[in-house]
Amino acid sequence: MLLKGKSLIVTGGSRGIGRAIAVQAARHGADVLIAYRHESDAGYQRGDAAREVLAEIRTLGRRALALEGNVADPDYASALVEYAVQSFGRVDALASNAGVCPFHSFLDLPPQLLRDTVDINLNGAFFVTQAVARQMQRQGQGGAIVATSSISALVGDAMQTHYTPTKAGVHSLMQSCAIALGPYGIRCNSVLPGAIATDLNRQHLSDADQRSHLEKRIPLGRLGQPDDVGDCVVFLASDMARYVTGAALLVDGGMFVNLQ
Ligand SMILES: NC(=O)C1=CN([C@@H]2O[C@H](COP(=O)(O)OP(=O)(O)OC[C@H]3O[C@@H](n4cnc5c(N)ncnc54)[C@H](O)[C@@H]3O)[C@@H](O)[C@H]2O)C=CC1
Ligand SMILES: C[C@H](O)[C@@H]1OC(=O)[C@H](O)[C@@H]1O
Repeated sequence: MLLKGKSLIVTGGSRGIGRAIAVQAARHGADVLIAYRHESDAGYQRGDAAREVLAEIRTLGRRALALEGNVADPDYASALVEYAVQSFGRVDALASNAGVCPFHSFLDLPPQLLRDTVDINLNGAFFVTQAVARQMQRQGQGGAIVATSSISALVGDAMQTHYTPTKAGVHSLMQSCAIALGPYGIRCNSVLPGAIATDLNRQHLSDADQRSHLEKRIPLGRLGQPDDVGDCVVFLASDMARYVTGAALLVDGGMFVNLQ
């Protein structure tokens, strides 16, 4: 097991990629605190999505906790760390994964949508990374931080002009934090998922032509599944990646390189 005895905070852990990160980490021996936001768990009764994840983790014999809130609030980031330390005694790893991607055209994009997307995807990643890094420094035993950036850090999309800059920013945050935190033995890396079938893009991918267009661009011939990303995050959080920091790991089935 790659994370035996470790404690992990996963933001956006109630659904999609974050759920996969949380469950795969538990499968590898970690105790997990998931952060989630009810407002973003559309279609679920308050807390139901998170409760499903906690139940799944507990069947694996690991401890599992959840705390609802908004990563864009720095006080919530501190509360997550306090809860994890209170319950698990320490924080060994962070998967900074929470994010939103409401597709919208550029010319009529309202300022508040841009502000909200930046606040959650970039500022939220900053606040949680900073709060966890402070705790890791206090612990004096290093740690691992993995942010969910995106292939959108490298390429654009007409309906994501408010979103792609936040994903580029998340990876850049990891690069700078890798330098700032290296002296404390804290590693910071990004995963860059391609098109992963989750609630985030369920509507977008319900268009058969759009889905077929994407699948044709993927050499492995299929959309990604959340576990495809979860396993890569477990690797980067584990000692298998002990000499990896400031890196970006594309998890896209080959989509990015398939341009000719
Ligand atoms: N699905 C995809 O194709 C791709 C997704 N990503 C990134 O992966 C991450 C996860 O995306 P998905 O699992 O697809 O999304 P999702 O919509 O399935 O799940 C999002 C999770 O984030 C949480 N969340 C949303 N806003 C929050 C906030 N303000 N505070 C706390 N928690 C919040 C939700 O409660 C939920 O647990 C995002 O950062 C997204 O940008 C990157 C590349 C591709
Ligand atoms: C939600 C989108 O389908 C997904 O999110 C990303 O970051 C990828 O670039 C895809 O556009």
